[in-house]
Formats: sequence, C-alpha cells, structure tokens
Amino acid sequence: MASPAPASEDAVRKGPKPPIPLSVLTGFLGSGKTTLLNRLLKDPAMADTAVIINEFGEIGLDHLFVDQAGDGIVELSSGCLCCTIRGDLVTTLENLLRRLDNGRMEKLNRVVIETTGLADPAPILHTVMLHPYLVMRYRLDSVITLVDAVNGLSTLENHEEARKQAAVADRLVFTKTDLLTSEAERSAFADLKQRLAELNPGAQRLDASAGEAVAEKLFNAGLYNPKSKIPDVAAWLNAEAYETPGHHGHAQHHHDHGHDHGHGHGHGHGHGHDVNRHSDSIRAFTLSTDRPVSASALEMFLDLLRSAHGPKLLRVKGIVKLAEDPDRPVVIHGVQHVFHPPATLEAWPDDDHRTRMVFITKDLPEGFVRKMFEAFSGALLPDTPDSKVMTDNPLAISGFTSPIR
Ligand SMILES: Nc1nc2c(ncn2[C@@H]2O[C@H](COP(=O)(O)OP(=O)(O)OP(=O)(O)O)[C@@H](O)[C@H]2O)c(=O)[nH]1
Repeated sequence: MASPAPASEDAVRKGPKPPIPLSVLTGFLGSGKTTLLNRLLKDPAMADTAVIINEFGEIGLDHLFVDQAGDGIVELSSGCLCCTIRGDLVTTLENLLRRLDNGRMEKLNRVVIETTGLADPAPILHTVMLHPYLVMRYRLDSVITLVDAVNGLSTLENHEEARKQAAVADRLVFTKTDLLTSEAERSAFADLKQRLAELNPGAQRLDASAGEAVAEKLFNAGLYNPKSKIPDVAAWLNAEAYETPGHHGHAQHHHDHGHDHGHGHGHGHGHGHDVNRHSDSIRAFTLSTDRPVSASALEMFLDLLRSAHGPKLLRVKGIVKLAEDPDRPVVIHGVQHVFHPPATLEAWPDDDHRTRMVFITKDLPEGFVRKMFEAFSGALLPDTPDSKVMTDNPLAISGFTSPIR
C-alpha cells in the first residue's frame, strides 16, 4: 500500500507560515491613493511589502515609484481590478507565495492592493475569502479608503461606488485638508464628516495632511494583533462607535427604498447639499445580546441573510457566543454574500462576553435584520415560548424539528 509522501524536513521544521496581512487601498478617482502610497513606501515599516497596482486605461501611475519599489511590486495593467482582473489577482497572489516559498523572495510582510478609483473593494476581498488556499495564506487586514476633503461630499452624493468604498472601510483617510481655506469649504468638510459618521461610524479617521496616515495607524486593523498575537476584537469591531450620541443609526427613518440604485445621481440636480439624502440607503448598526445562540441558529441566520440579502450586506463583523460552547466565541466576517470561514477563539478576548455584530447594509433596514436575528436566536433556543411556536405550530412544515434538542 502506498504510504503518503513524507513532508520535507524543512517544512516540518518551519511549520506553517503565518498568514500575510493583506490590505486594500481604495478611494475615488484623484483622491490621493498614489500620493499616499508613494509616501508610505518610504517608511521603513513598509519594508518587504508587495504592492499590487491596478492601472485603469490610460490613466498613468507614477512609474517612478514603481521603479523605486523594485521587485516587490506587481503591476496589473489591464482593465479594472474589480471586474476583469480578478483571475489575474489570484495568479498574482499565488505567484507572490510561490516566490516566497521557493526562496526567490526572502520576506513578504504585507500585501497592499491599490484599486482603481471606480472599484468596489468587495470583489477584491471576495477573491481572497473564496479561495481555499489564499484564505489560509493571507489574512484580510484593513480596507483603507481615502476621501478627498474638498470634493468628498459631492463625490459621495453622486457616486454609489464612493459610498460603498467609504462604508466598508476600516480606516478613512482624509486627503487635501490643506486645501480647505474658506469658511464654506470648512463647513462642507464638517458635513462630509457627518455623512461619513452615518455611513461608517466604526472606521478610524486619519488626516493625511496632518501626517496621521502612517503605516502604524493604517495597518493592523484586522482581527489579529501581530504584536500580542491576541485577537483585538474590541478594536476590530469598534461596536461602541455605532451607539455614540452623534450616531443615531437609521432605524428611525422610514423612507421608501429602492430608489438608490446604479449611478443615477448624476450631475445637475440644481439643488443644495442634503447630507441625509442617501441616509435611508446605507445604514450602520450593531446587534448585541447576552443570550447564547445555537450554532445551527447562527448558521441559518447567516445563510438566510446572505442568500436572500447578500448584495445588501456591505460588511458584517461579529463575535458570537454559542450555546454549545459559550466560552469559545466565534468570529464572523462577511462582505456581501461571502463570509470568511468562521474562526473559533480559544477564549473571550476581554470581559465582555456578549454576542456583538456590526452591520453595514444597503437598502436593508436595521429593524428587519434585528427581528430576523431575534427570531433565530430566540426561537431556536430551548424552553422559550418562541421555540414552542416553531415546534408546536400546527402550520409547521411536517418533519421540521428544532435543531436544539
Ligand atoms: N494639496 C494636496 N494635494 C494632494 C493631496 N493628496 C493628493 N494630492 C494631489 O491630488 C492629485 C491626485 O492624487 P493621486 O495620488 O494621483 O490620486 P489617486 O487617487 O491615485 O488618483 P487615481 O489613480 O486617478 O484614482 C495629485 O495632483 C496629488 O498631488 C493632499 O493631501 N493635499
């Protein structure tokens, strides 16, 4: 009988390599991505970083910086990363690993993907999340979104892509604040910040012109803190930010939905700024509960959410207390219909042992998600009136039993 090939001594000695953090740098056209990247790459903290650049059409990148950065840089030159280069992105990420594994590249500390200004960052995250090998070798770190302090408000108003880019960010970086000179400009900037607080209250904000957009603050925004090796759930979720007095959520708004699709908010509206015009569309909210959730109820909740409403889930992050194993919480992370394989932590990272989930949704009201979660988390727990309704209901589908026994 053939025995399995022995693992090479080298591989046994080294063990599995730690996953490489991967960040996505995005921001609307001209928001300052290349400028920031240029500056960042001079920082010693950025040593051994591979930068994947997506060039769009004839819009040239700063080739000087490409030359300077040397071997670690891979430049993709055709089409838009979000729609046509996804296959190339997989190949590029695989090639980096190959070079690392066969010793042609000594170290790879980090990968940064700079998207085109028009890209939706979600498909880039999906590329890694859905790939069985890449998802083991890379870990999603930060989505960094640049926002032009001068044009940002009108860009957000007029472009769906810009709203999505801002909504899914872990870090929001303001650029060009040095150009805010008049009172009117400063007031528009205040409106912009308010608008961003509604779209994405959890993201940390940095001002590039004030020198805040440094590697140390931009990266390591993911779940794992490489220094302590302990997952930094509190910082990653930043659930409190969703409940601060300045952030009212949007559950109280009862607008009609379905009007905010595509790129329809073109130019020439002929009216003044209304920062809340889109607030009925993208919402940011948090759900939390002390009550443990059964693993199957969680799975059903997430399955239903992503299958029925996937495109409306811009981002979901959470830490969940399972009924079966309440001492070992599960971390969930989804971007639209794609969820990262859930990770079980060996212990709660701090004293807060509640289930906490943050949602950034589009056209999916908070109340709806909340009710759905309550239905699953409550109904499927034993000894609750709701669970009786599920099992004793005369209209229940024959053969249906509660997954909790
Ligand atoms: N005053 C000022 N200008 C900036 C700042 N950041 C970027 N710029 C300028 O804004 C312009 C666009 O910057 P880029 O870095 O090319 O922007 P980008 O996001 O890479 O642009 P695309 O690749 O076209 O999407 C350039 O002329 C930069 O010099 C800033 O903080 N302050």
